[in-house]
Amino acid sequence: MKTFIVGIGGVTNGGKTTLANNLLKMLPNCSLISQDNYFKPEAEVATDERGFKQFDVLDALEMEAMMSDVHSWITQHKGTEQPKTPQETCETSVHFLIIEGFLLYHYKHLDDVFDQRYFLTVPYEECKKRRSTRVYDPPDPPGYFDGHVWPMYLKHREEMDTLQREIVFLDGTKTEEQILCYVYSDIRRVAS
Ligand SMILES: Nc1ncnc2c1ncn2[C@@H]1O[C@H](COP(=O)(O)OP(=O)(O)OP(=O)(O)O)[C@@H](O)[C@H]1O
Ligand SMILES: NC(=O)c1ccc[n+]([C@@H]2O[C@H](CO)[C@@H](O)[C@H]2O)c1
Repeated sequence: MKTFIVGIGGVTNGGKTTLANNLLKMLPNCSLISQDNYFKPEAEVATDERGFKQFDVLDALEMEAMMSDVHSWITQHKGTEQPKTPQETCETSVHFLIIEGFLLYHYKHLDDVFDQRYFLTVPYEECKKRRSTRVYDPPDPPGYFDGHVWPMYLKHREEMDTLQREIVFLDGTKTEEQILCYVYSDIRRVAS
């Protein structure tokens, strides 16, 4: 079976999980790995001099565990290529994996894994507004967005400009349906 691995990166509250879940419903033979499931326990996450837990850096994540799950998926789905009948479309012949998260493209072991990379952005005001309605565990303390989350995003975003990989940027202020429609047809085109 052919595999096709899609990265859905982006700013916090850019709509990554929403897009990934929508794609999961539409793409046949599709699995999902979410980086948010690999946060270290709070006690193991560093704290800065202001008392802010440093959640928005790679060090806060169990990336080895995530890579191990990615490699298990690859091992399970590679090497089982079947001869295709003429009527078989991309839908029946490809196994998709979506990897969704806010720090996907800075982790060098994931570099070679992606067949296609997307990155959702939303402007500062919209991001802050969306984030203020969310409750994480632990919840954001006062000043956390401006003091940690957004500065870390800007830093990572700047570093991304130096990466030698093609990344398709998506405007996260478009409607859920518009984003899904664009990405779905783009994946179908590239994967076929
Ligand atoms: N296209 C959209 N337009 C408007 N609001 C959206 C859109 N997509 C998602 N949202 C809303 O924005 C918020 C964040 O969405 P979502 O959880 O998908 O983002 P995320 O990037 O996965 O966030 P996280 O930082 O937690 O990883 C949710 O309240 C969701 O309903
Ligand atoms: N999932 C978690 O354990 C957790 C805890 C605290 C904060 N976060 C936030 O999740 C976002 C990425 O999706 C980051 O901006 C973290 O601040 C997650």
